[in-house]
Order: sequence, then C-alpha cells, then structure tokens
Amino acid sequence: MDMSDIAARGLVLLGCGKMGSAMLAGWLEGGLPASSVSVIDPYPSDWLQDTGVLINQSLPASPAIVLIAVKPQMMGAALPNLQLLGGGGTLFISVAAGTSIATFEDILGAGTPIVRAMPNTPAAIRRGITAIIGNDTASAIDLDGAELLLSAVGQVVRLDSETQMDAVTGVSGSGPAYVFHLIETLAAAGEAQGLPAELAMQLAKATVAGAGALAEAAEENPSQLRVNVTSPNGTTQAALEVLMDEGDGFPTLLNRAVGAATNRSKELSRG
Ligand SMILES: NC(=O)C1=CN([C@@H]2O[C@H](COP(=O)(O)OP(=O)(O)OC[C@H]3O[C@@H](n4cnc5c(N)ncnc54)[C@H](O)[C@@H]3O)[C@@H](O)[C@H]2O)C=CC1
Ligand SMILES: O=C(O)[C@@H]1CCC=N1
Repeated sequence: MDMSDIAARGLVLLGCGKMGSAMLAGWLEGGLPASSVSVIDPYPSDWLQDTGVLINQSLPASPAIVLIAVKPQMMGAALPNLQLLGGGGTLFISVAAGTSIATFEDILGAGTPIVRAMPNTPAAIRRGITAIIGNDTASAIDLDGAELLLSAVGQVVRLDSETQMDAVTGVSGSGPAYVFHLIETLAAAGEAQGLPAELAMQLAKATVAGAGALAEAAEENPSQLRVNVTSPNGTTQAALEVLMDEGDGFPTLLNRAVGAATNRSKELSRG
C-alpha cells in the first residue's frame, strides 16, 4: 500500500476534532487529495468545511483505511456507523486513548484487521510521533499501511505489547500539553522577572523549540546538552539546583504527572 492506493480507495475519518484535524491537516499538507477523504462528524468545524473533504456523505464501500478519532466515551455511539464497512480488506486504526483492541474486536469482529495507535498533535505540522500495535488479524502489510499513513504526519514507532500503550499515552500522547505548559510557565516566570509579556513569550517559545530541535539533531544525548549549557557556578547551575531538587523538582513532578496520565489510560480501558 502507498499513499496513492489510500487516495484511490479512500480514507474514512470517524471524528474530526482536535486530533483528527491535526492529522488531516498533516495529510493534506503532504499532498493527500481532499476528495479522497470522507469524514463522519456530527459537528464539523469551519476549518474542516473549508478543506474540501467529503463530510457526512455516503462512504466508499471498501475504503483502504478507517481511522477512528472520537473520544473513548463517544465510542459506543460512533462505532455502529462503521459496522457496514470492512470485509473488503479495510484496515481500522483507532487513536482513542485507553480503548483496547478487544473493544474494537467485540464490535467489528476479531477477523477485522485493527491497529491501535497513539499519535500527538504536532502531527498538524508533520512533526508528530505515533506508536502503533496491531491485533492478531493485522498482517505485516496492514501494519506497513498504518505506518505509511501515520508517517505522513511524523515519526512512527512499533510497540511489542498493547500494555505499553498506557505509558506511551502518558509520555508522548499527552506530552505536548506538558511542553506547552512549560512554555506558558517559562514565559510567566520571565514576566515575573520584569520582562514584557510578548518578549517573555517569544523567548520561551524559541527556547523550547530550539532546544527540542537541538536534542533531536545533536549527536550528544540530552544530559550532555544540559551540561553544555551549565557553566560551573553560573546561572544555569543556580536554576538546575532548584529544578533537580529530589523533593519537589522536575523529576518528581514529571514522574507523578506521567504516572497520573498512565493510570488514567488504564482506568479508561477498564470502562
Ligand atoms: N487531542 C490529543 O492530543 C489526542 C487525542 N487522542 C485521542 O483522539 C480521540 C479524539 O480526541 P480529540 O480530537 O482531542 O477530541 P475532540 O472532542 O476534539 O474530537 C472528537 C470529535 O468526535 C466528534 N464526534 C462526536 N460524536 C461522534 C460520532 N457519533 N461520530 C463521529 N464523530 C463524533 C466530535 O464532534 C468531535 O469533533 C480521543 O479518543 C483521544 O483519546 C489521541 C492522542 C492525542
Ligand atoms: O487527554 C487525552 O485523554 C488525550 C489522549 C492523549 C492526549 N489527549
């Protein structure tokens, strides 16, 4: 399968809110024709209506891929829309947090190829990362198809076990929110030190974006990159002594935050 096969047979998107539209923006920017995408969503956004995709119209009989991007709590109402699809080699991909492959197998049948995926919103600018795992029916070709579609909006990693999905959700699925909060709080801290709000925000955004890009591009690991910023007895050391505090510093806080997200993912999958 390549992107032209997906374009020829059609892609169905069930739910096009924040995550669905982030991915759709990335696919359209990557050249997927809008006319090959059918969206089902009772509340299509203005942005979606301007893209030229087919919205709430009859679906192709056997689309290449159906991607499910509704909230876990909406799944019961949304999935019956899809029961008539499949059978013709359609691959189902779900990005729903905390919704197990078994849940989809109950509704769509265990003989249906299903890939569970956890993307993140930087997909909108094709800088996302998505973790995937297939059910027993999903073939190597199905996993390659899922990887092809999702790699159009960023990196793709394959998991060994579905149980890893809860922690992945806690790290990279929810992770952009932690980084956005870091930007907000870094800018607010700059303001507290007397900088104008706009300047503080520009400094914070560029610092996070630049450090992220350097962390990805550099040969050194992030620990060494941190050391490179830290002059002995200088300003960074003064800050890191606060941030790396064993009691209430970053390590403790992030461990608790990622743990809370992971546990919530586990809770959602228990229903
Ligand atoms: N927002 C994020 O950063 C991420 C979200 N996810 C997962 O993506 C899924 C969607 O999350 P968001 O996009 O954030 O939520 P959202 O609330 O922005 O989008 C959900 C969309 O589903 C639509 N919808 C509601 N009932 C429907 C139905 N019966 N049929 C079809 N569409 C229906 C809504 O109108 C809405 O546009 C969730 O399962 C979430 O766990 C996964 C990774 C990251
Ligand atoms: O907050 C959530 O439940 C979803 C899953 C990962 C990011 N957003």
